[in-house]
Amino acid sequence: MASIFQIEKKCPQTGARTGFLFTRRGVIETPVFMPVGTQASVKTLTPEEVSGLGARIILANTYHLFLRPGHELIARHGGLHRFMNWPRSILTDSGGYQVFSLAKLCKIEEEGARFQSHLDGQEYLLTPELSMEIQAGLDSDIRMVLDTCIPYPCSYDEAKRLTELTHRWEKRSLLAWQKNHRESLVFGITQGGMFEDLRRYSARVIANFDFHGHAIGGLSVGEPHDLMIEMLEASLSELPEEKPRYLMGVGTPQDILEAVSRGVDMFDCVLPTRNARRGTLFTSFGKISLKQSRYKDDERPIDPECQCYTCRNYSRAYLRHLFMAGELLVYRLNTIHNLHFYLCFMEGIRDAIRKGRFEEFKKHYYERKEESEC
Ligand SMILES: Cc1ccc(CCc2c3nc[nH]c3cc3c(=O)[nH]c(N)nc23)cc1
Repeated sequence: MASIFQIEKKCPQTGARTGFLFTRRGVIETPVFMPVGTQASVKTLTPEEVSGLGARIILANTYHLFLRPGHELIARHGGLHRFMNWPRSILTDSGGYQVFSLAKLCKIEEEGARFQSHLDGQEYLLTPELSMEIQAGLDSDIRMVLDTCIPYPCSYDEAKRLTELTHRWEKRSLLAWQKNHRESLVFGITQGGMFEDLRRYSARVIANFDFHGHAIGGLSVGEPHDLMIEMLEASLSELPEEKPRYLMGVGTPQDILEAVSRGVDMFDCVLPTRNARRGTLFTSFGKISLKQSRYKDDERPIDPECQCYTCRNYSRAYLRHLFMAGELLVYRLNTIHNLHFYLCFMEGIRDAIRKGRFEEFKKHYYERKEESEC
C-alpha cells in the first residue's frame, strides 16, 4: 500500500521531522496545526478565510454533529465537505472525549459510552461501531477510533481498566472502519493515564494494530506540563517512527515546540480560536489582552512583525475599542490574527527543520518569549 506519510527531513540533534501526510483530499505539510471546527465551522471565519490563512486540514466533532444536526442529515446533503463548503481534509474525533467532557451522566460500559445529550437530555449509547458509522456519514478523511479519555487524576487500577477497555473499543473501531471506510484513514489513540508503564503498554498494543497513524490521547487534561512531556515520551518510545503521530489537544506554542522536538507531527488546540474570542492575542513576544487599559490609546498593530490582515489594517486601540464595545467584528479580526500566528509558527518550524536550523529556531523562540512585555 502506498504510504500515506512521507518524512522529508529529520533534525539531526532532536526527534523533530518535517514531511507530508496524504489524504484523498490533498497533501498536508507536517508538523501541522489543525484548526478546530467542532460544529462544522471554524468559529467566525469562512472556509475561504481559513484556507487563505494556510490551513489544509481542520477538525470536526462526531459527538456534536451526531446530536445536531445529525450525521444522516449531513450525509443526505453530500457529506461534511459539501455541507460546510470545505473541500480540503477533515479529521473527525470519535466523540469519546466529548462525551466525557460535555455530556451529562456519562456511564462507561463494555458495549460503549452511555450518556445524556447536553442539548436535550436524551439518552444515547455511543459504541465503536456507531462512532465509525457517524464518521462515515460525515465522510471525513481521517477518522479516530472510539476511546475512553482517562481523567486526571486517576488511580492506577482505574487507569489500567480504562486503558484495556479502550484497546477493546479500538479493535472494534478498526473492524467497523474496515467495513465502510471509502479511502479514509483511521488513527489509533494511546492512553495509559499518567503511568509510564501503562503508557508504554498502551502504545505497544496500539502500534500492533494496523492503523495509518497514532494519536497520543489522555493528555492536555489539566496535568502539569512536565508530566505531559514525561507521558508523551513514554508513549512515543513505543510508536513506529514511520507513521504520523498526533498529540491531541496540544497546545501552546511552547508545548508544540517541545512535542515537535520529540517527533510529534500533528496538533490541535482550541487556544487560538477561543482566546481570540476572549480578547487574548498571541504575538512573537508573548500574549496581550485587549482587556488591559494600557492598549486604549496604542496605535501599534497587535504584533508589529505580523503580516496578517488584522495587523496590516488595525491598531490595538481600535481592537480594544471593538472588544470593550462588544462589536462582533473583533472576534473575526482576533481569530484571523491568532490562526495566522499559529499557522505561521508551524511554517517556521517546518522551514527550520528543512534547513537544519530547528535548534536555533527553538532557542530564538525562548529568547523572544522572555522579552519585556510588548
Ligand atoms: C473538534 C475536535 C476538538 C478536539 C479534539 C481533541 C479532543 C481530545 C483532547 N483534547 C485535549 N486532550 C484530549 C484528549 C483526547 C483523547 O484522549 N481522546 C480523544 N478522542 N480526543 C481527545 C478533536 C476534535
